[in-house]
Amino acid sequence: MSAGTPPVALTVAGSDSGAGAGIQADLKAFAAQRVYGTSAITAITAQNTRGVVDVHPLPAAVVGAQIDAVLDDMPVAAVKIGMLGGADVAAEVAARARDGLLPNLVLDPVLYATSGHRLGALAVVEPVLPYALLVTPNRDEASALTRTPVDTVAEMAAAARAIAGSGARCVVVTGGAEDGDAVDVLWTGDEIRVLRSPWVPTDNDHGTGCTFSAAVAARLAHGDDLFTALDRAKRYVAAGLAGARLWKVGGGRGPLDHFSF
Ligand SMILES: Nc1ncnc2c1ncn2[C@@H]1O[C@H](COP(=O)(O)OP(=O)(O)OP(=O)(O)O)[C@@H](O)[C@H]1O
Ligand SMILES: Cc1ncc(COP(=O)(O)O)c(N)n1
Repeated sequence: MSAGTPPVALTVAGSDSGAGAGIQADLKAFAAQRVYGTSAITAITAQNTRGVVDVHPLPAAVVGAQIDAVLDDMPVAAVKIGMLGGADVAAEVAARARDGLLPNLVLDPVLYATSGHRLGALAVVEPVLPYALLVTPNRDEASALTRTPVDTVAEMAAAARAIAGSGARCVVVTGGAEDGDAVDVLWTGDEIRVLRSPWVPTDNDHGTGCTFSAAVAARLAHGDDLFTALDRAKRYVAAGLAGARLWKVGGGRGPLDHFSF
């Protein structure tokens, strides 16, 4: 690679027409981290800040072809997986992960949009878990994956550990709130670590999970160790939330500012 060429990351995720979440959020997060972002789109969603109107999954072979076109030509250093769509798409992705083609794999096990619309299913996400370096469920997704309630920090820790039992190396359960802090709980494979940052009071939080997992993948592409990548991604999301606190993009839960440093 010649001097100045940024590292390359790949996102495998759904398109959000409102551009707060999904592929659009991931590419903005990659760009903000000075990573060259590539994408394989799994589904087209019609959505805005108020919710999801329609979902059109793409054929698994088309998703596979996008991934292969990128991998055949570019030195992908990290991969983020978001909304997968159907089980056939998950199988395409899992096959490439099994062949060692998807390095530094960060899996955001998307099941529902914030608005409540179903975007995924356990049967779709679970086959990919064993190949992930890091899984980033929010509390609801962690609850679905473990079939137990996940509300408190202690429950987040237990869930992170339990999800690692299904094969992922590390798990961070996001979305806790305690003592004025936004709290995430990481299982490193050896121990629990609690990550904290000041809670940003805002209604503009559409796409925080997508942005967080994409930023972690971007930092891994730069060569950060996992803990440093998580710490930087968390601070990046917090800055984006603070930067867009007063934005009025649409009538619902607006996006964060991906370029607020
Ligand atoms: N209001 C907030 N202030 C500070 N940090 C926040 C806030 N909301 C979320 N975060 C952080 O954003 C990151 C993503 O977590 P979150 O649980 O919100 O993801 P998510 O629910 O999957 O998001 P989404 O489904 O909206 O994309 C975590 O590091 C979390 O602590
Ligand atoms: C294409 C796509 N992927 C993921 C999400 C989850 O993000 P959120 O929970 O913020 O709605 C989404 N809404 N759309």
